[in-house]
Amino acid sequence: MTDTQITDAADRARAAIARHTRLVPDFPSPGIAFKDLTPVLADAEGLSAVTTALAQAGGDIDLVAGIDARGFLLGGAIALQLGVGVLAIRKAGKLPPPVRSADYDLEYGTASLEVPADGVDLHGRRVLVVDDVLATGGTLNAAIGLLEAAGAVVPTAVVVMEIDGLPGRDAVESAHRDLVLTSLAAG
Ligand SMILES: O=P(O)(O)OC[C@H]1O[C@H](OP(=O)(O)OP(=O)(O)O)[C@H](O)[C@@H]1O
Ligand SMILES: Nc1ncnc2[nH]cnc12
Repeated sequence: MTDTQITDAADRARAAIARHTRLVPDFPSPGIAFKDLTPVLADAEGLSAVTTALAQAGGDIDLVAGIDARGFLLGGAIALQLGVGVLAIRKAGKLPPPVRSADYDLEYGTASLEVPADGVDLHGRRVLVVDDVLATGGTLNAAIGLLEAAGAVVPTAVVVMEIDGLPGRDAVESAHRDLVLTSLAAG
């Protein structure tokens, strides 16, 4: 992969994000400016450019973990590009037991994420964590914490967009000082 190709994918991704992201005021609660990336991923060029650019930022990993729910769409496509498997980090109550759980706060409430505690050996695995949006960082920190508690190493995390004016990047980088966090756009 040449530098020109890397720049090309990130540039194409940023163009698709700028063109297709939908701003939804007061969703899911009053005062929240929701950045809906659904149309970006529904666009063939958008999906291709975004997942290629995120895969290029993934680094030396052997598993991709996508966060419920749009992280699943991204994670599968990125894992295929990198030639590794994919793990779904799910909202509470969806995975069969046994599970590891973590409660967390996000911009508009609280939630809980889970990973399997059996069936997938995470010990020593190098995992790339993927999500669509970084806002407060609560979701990403919970996901990374679950993987690390299971013995995994998380050298890299990637998101499509970080929300301006919220402390997501600081929250993640201060909690995980060696982690490289890449976002394709801010808005
Ligand atoms: O940085 P944070 O403040 O934690 O917010 C980011 C999270 O919020 C959204 O998910 P949401 O929990 O709304 O779930 P969804 O994927 O089901 O829409 C988004 O997809 C991220 O996962
Ligand atoms: N403002 C926002 N837009 C989209 N997803 C989000 N997740 C948390 N905050 C969000």
